[in-house]
Amino acid sequence: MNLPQHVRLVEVGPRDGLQNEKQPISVADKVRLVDELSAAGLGYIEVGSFVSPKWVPQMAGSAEVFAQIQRHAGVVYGALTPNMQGFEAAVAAGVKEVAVFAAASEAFSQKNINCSISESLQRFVPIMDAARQHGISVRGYVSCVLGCPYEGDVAPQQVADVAAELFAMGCYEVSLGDTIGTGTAGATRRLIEATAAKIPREKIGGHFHDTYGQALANVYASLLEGVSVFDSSVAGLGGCPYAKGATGNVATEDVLYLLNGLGIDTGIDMDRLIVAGQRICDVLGKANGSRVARARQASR
Ligand SMILES: CC(C)(COP(=O)([O-])OP(=O)([O-])OC[C@H]1O[C@@H](n2cnc3c(N)ncnc32)[C@H](O)[C@@H]1OP(=O)([O-])[O-])[C@@H](O)C(=O)NCCC(=O)NCCSC(=O)C[C@@](C)(O)CC(=O)[O-]
Repeated sequence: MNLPQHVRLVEVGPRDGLQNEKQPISVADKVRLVDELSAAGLGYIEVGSFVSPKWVPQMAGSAEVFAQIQRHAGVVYGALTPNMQGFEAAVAAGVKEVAVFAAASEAFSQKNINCSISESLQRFVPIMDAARQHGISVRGYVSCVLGCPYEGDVAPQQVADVAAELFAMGCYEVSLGDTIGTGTAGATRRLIEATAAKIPREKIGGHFHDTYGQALANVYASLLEGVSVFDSSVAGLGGCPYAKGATGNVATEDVLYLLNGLGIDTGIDMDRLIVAGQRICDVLGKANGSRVARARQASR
């Protein structure tokens, strides 16, 4: 077994986890979540999105959240920016790292960001230029890497091509999103192989939604392929507004439990993480989506 020695978790709960919630969530609750996550030892937290409030109303208060969080040295606080308007709003909010997001499926690209894949990549070029001028790092996402809610199967080569374009334009890392959570461990390994033929393996991130209960298996399959960066969402919160029925990301607590069991240290405090996850679930009036959190709570 040839597993990575170090794994980095990208906590997407405050963004991916909350973006699909229909009920209002106060800025104070979002800020508290981010602060509790940084206190638990997460080194990267995706705080919000600078997208159209008509498209994703829940992310409308992202600038206020950025203004109120306690920023800790060494913690990256990221945000999604689909276009220059979003990038400029992010810069005004003091964001130091952004993410651009493309898709491997044309239909999803249209539904999610209202343009084709190639138009989206063109939109990112000025963002990359402006980011360089501001000293802002840019992460890339590709959605629908293991299936599309509108087109069905997606060929690994299609994903690899989009990932390669994002990497070539200057994204320091490309996160591969199984948006609808249909991927399996076998398909994940084939996907990583195809993508690693185009960009360095250590620049690939895994972003697995758990709709079919396969996310943790897909994380493990990716680890076996040498992937060492995973996006996860505390308490398994989330879903995508443009992927009906898709559930949240793999729960951060569950990934941490897996990594701890493999002897891979992340510096994250499980107890504090569970408290953060449960608190936001209480705010939302939702059951906790982390199996580990539920098991720990039941055993107390
Ligand atoms: C990309 C657009 C804006 C195109 O939307 P559009 O309607 O084509 O944009 P437009 O440029 O024609 O502008 C229309 C209106 O939107 C405004 N606008 C334009 N841009 C912005 C902006 N940045 N911030 C705020 N407002 C903006 C603009 O000012 C204008 O306002 P109006 O004049 O009508 O009042 C829209 O489609 C959008 O916001 N989409 C967001 C979709 C989204 O956030 N999806 C969820 C995140 S992706 C995801 O979850 C997947 C991921 C990353 O987690 C990985 C995975 O699991 O696969």
